[in-house]
Amino acid sequence: MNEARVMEAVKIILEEIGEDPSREGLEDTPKRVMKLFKEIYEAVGKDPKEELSAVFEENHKDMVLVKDIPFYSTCEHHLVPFFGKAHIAYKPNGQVVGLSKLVRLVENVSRRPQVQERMTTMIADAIQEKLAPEGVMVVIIAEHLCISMRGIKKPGSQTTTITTRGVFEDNDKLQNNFFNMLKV
Ligand SMILES: Nc1nc2c(ncn2[C@@H]2O[C@H](COP(=O)(O)OP(=O)(O)OP(=O)(O)O)[C@@H](O)[C@H]2O)c(=O)[nH]1
Ligand SMILES: [Zn+2]
Repeated sequence: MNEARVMEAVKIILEEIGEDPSREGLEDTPKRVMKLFKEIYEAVGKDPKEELSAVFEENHKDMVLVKDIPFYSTCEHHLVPFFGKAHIAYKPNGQVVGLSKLVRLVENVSRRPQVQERMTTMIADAIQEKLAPEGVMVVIIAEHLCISMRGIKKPGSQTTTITTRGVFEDNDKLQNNFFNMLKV
């Protein structure tokens, strides 16, 4: 990232909204926003599968579920946050992955301009490709600030996206097990 160009762009935006970028409260803002962008967009161009680094041989055939993984991402249409919780389940097929790596995977797909559907799919596909499990299911429930604080202005509305792969596809029993576990 060209830091100077980003800072100049932020300064221009401040000027164009009628602000004085040289006043005390704003003089360091271009630098702060540049650092913020570095942080929240750090995964642009990175392969999510790289997060799934700790894979172990393990003969556990039943569902593994990691739920309530909090995340903050950025809507690619408006560059404002959407945030919520991700829930990931998979049915291993000889290999399991370090649990923290699933959380890192959520972090990876969050830290880029994103839409919720693609985020959900990217998580499922990374697990499916890296672990070759019997199946995977990902549910994300989120609130979009572009709906809450601007435009249609409806705070509190939540969007749920679901991706299934392998044995979870069109399998009501497995999907219901997943949803029941979310209630526990
Ligand atoms: N499918 C999907 N849509 C999203 C997501 N985040 C934001 N959006 C929507 O992207 C759409 C962009 O619509 P546009 O008409 O191009 O933009 P806009 O004029 O700012 O739209 P409004 O938000 O309706 O004011 C809006 O309907 C947003 O609600 C997301 O993760 N998934
Ligand atoms: Zn948006």
